[in-house]
Amino acid sequence: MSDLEKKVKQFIDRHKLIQKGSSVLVGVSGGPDSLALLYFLNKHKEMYDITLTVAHVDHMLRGKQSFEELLYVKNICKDWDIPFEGVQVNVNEISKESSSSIEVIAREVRYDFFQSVMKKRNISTLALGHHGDDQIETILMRLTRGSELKAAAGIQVKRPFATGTIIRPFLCVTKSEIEDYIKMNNLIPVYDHTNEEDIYTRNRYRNHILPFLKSENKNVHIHFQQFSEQMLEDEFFLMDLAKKTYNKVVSKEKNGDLTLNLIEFRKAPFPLQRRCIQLILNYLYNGELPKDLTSIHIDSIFELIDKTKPSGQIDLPQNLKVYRSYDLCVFTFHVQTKKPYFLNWDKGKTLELPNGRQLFMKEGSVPDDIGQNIFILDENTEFPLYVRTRKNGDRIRIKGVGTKKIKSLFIDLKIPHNERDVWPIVTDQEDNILWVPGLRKSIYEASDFTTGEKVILQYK
Ligand SMILES: Nc1ncnc2c1ncn2[C@@H]1O[C@H](COP(=O)(O)OP(=O)(O)OP(=O)(O)O)[C@@H](O)[C@H]1O
Repeated sequence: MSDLEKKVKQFIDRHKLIQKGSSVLVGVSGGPDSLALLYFLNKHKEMYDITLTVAHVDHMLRGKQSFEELLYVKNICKDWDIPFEGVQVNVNEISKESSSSIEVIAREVRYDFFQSVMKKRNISTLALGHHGDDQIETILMRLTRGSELKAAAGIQVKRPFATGTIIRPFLCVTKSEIEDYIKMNNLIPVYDHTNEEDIYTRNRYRNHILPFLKSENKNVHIHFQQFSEQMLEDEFFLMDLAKKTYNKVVSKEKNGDLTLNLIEFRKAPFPLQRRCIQLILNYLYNGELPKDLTSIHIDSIFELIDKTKPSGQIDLPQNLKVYRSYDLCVFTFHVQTKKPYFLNWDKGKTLELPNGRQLFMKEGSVPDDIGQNIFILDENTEFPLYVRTRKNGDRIRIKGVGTKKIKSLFIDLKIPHNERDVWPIVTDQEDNILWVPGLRKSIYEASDFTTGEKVILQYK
């Protein structure tokens, strides 16, 4: 075995990358890295007891040349007796209808194709040719651009993909070790010369930063790889804990809003709080954080939570709003209706309220358990009743208390500011407040529940 092969074998064993008896799909562009990887796996297929298939995607970006590459890879597979799956996809065309970059689309197209081949041929493992220099470039690029910790920790050696796993056995070796291996084995890869041009960000790191790092320490890739593996281990561990915290402190409302219980949230250590906010945002943005969401936004969420003032509001990209009110924080895409309303509530009618709740009215016997969500009407009450939003100076007469300002009621019960303007208030025809559904009842509720049928109001 050559030096490279010994290193790669050790790496595969240490990370348990290959299961004996499995089938492996190798993504082969035709370039040196993936060709070397294919050569290595093919040479050792008996040792690993694996069967190989190759997948190649022609992105149709370099005219005839890229199709020739497809044929070239196909031919190698024929010579080496490996099943080949290839596809041509016009990435340029797709990019015209999309806002994503060509690189992003090419990547999506590739992974979709890999997935479809794995499904068709019942293959569980996808092997890709990323190497140690790719790892250094990736980490530095992501740190420089700014990204969440998991991404900044680099390329994963092994990660779930579709119904199987992606493995990257060459992360332990450098580009130049691969080049030596290619020469030693008389392999002839195709070279994509755009890989050398400074127009691509990655190439600038490759051409300018990597030579410097390697001149400082020729084994720099080993240290970046160790750093990546340890960071990812820590990150997965902390994320697991953060998910438990999330389940305790975040509740999902019917309309999709998320409410954060700040009392519980503050009990968690800060690294978990930070990840919990990340989980909230990932959920609300459907796993794709907007490009204009910055660390300044995250800081402002924490400011809102920490602030000594009990309430406030901030705006995040794509109209996501965060409202803080006392010990609750609501993350919502919904525009809060602040318009006052005044509704007639006739006998037997159900009212749909602007806050997404309902008011029901029915006749019957009084239920055993009546809390603040049920109000029993006095027999003398005339219909219709009225349901409206609060007005300045509103007061409710409460048994044993006297009158209380609705404003103080909201404050005492810590009702979030954004909910106060749409909270229903039920009055009689003289505008006496009978009931603030869900919160308090007035002295105007029937005092005797024992005789006959009653009109029962219910807030749901
Ligand atoms: N067009 C493609 N078809 C199939 N697999 C691909 C293709 N492009 C990339 N891959 C796979 O993804 C890996 C990483 O791709 P990336 O673009 O980062 O590297 P690359 O410079 O294309 O590598 P290589 O030297 O193998 O060409 C490759 O090593 C290969 O396994």
